[in-house]
Amino acid sequence: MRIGIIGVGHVGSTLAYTLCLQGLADELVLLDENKMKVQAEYLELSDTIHNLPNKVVLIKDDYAALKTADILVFCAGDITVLENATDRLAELRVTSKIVEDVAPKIVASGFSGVIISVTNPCDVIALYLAELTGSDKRKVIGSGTLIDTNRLMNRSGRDDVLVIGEHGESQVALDVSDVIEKLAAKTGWEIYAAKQHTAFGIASSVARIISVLEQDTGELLPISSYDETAGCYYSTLVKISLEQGVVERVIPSLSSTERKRLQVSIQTIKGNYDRI
Ligand SMILES: NC(=O)c1ccc[n+]([C@@H]2O[C@H](COP(=O)([O-])OP(=O)(O)OC[C@H]3O[C@@H](n4cnc5c(N)ncnc54)[C@H](O)[C@@H]3O)[C@@H](O)[C@H]2O)c1
Repeated sequence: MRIGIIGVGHVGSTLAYTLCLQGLADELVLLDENKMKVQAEYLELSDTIHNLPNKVVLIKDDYAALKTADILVFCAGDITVLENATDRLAELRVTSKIVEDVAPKIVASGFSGVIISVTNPCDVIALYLAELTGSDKRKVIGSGTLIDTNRLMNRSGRDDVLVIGEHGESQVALDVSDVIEKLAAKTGWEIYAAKQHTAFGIASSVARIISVLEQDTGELLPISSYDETAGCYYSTLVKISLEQGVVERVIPSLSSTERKRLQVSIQTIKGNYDRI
């Protein structure tokens, strides 16, 4: 399995490390506009590989190597933008420009696998990346609310909870109290306040998506996919495969309030897309 990672910052480098440890990649293609950063991560990962039972071939700075990649994770960005912001949307101006830079390089590489988009605002960037690469939208997914669902599990002490809609402020937590929902939704900011980034939760979430793709388990995951009717990406339960990308989208049964909130979330995402 060849996996490409564009952007080896906090998220991308942690993901690369996670994929090595979990044996989910035979070959990793590391790409970043910051050449010193790629070289440093290449060296660190090279040191790591000797301690692992599985072999991983590392490739760096070579977009052409994406031609035979099965999966491409997009996590380029600039997390320092959030230093003066209170919303993931603040990143949009920067990250949309990064998509404009990177999309032609992905197209030129001849990549034809599944793209997992992580960069924020996650649902908006997933659509922009799909549009600018001209990809089949079923083969572009966003990491979406898998991480928010994990956070809600931690805050509620339940494992039957689910977050859908935007990976952002308008997300909809199903069947929990407002207090728990707000607490869970603030988790990312709480981690960010101390570390100025988040990485482990998202990297392991993306690794889980990759493992479902590789093992073709058919497991439903709360991730972001394209809704033809709404004309945007948002999270619901999704079944994925390496060959087809999104195989099935399942909207869970919703109360009338939850249904209205999901519509608000969809409109929020669409409104944000229009701001590009
Ligand atoms: N969806 C989620 O749940 C989730 C969770 C955490 C972080 N994120 C997002 O992931 C993104 C990355 O976060 P991070 O903390 O790793 O940021 P970071 O600033 O540490 O790293 C971003 C990397 O992208 C690289 N980059 C920038 N422009 C590029 C370009 N044109 N081509 C190639 N590489 C480029 C930078 O050099 C840098 O190494 C951010 O948008 C962040 O908000 C999303």
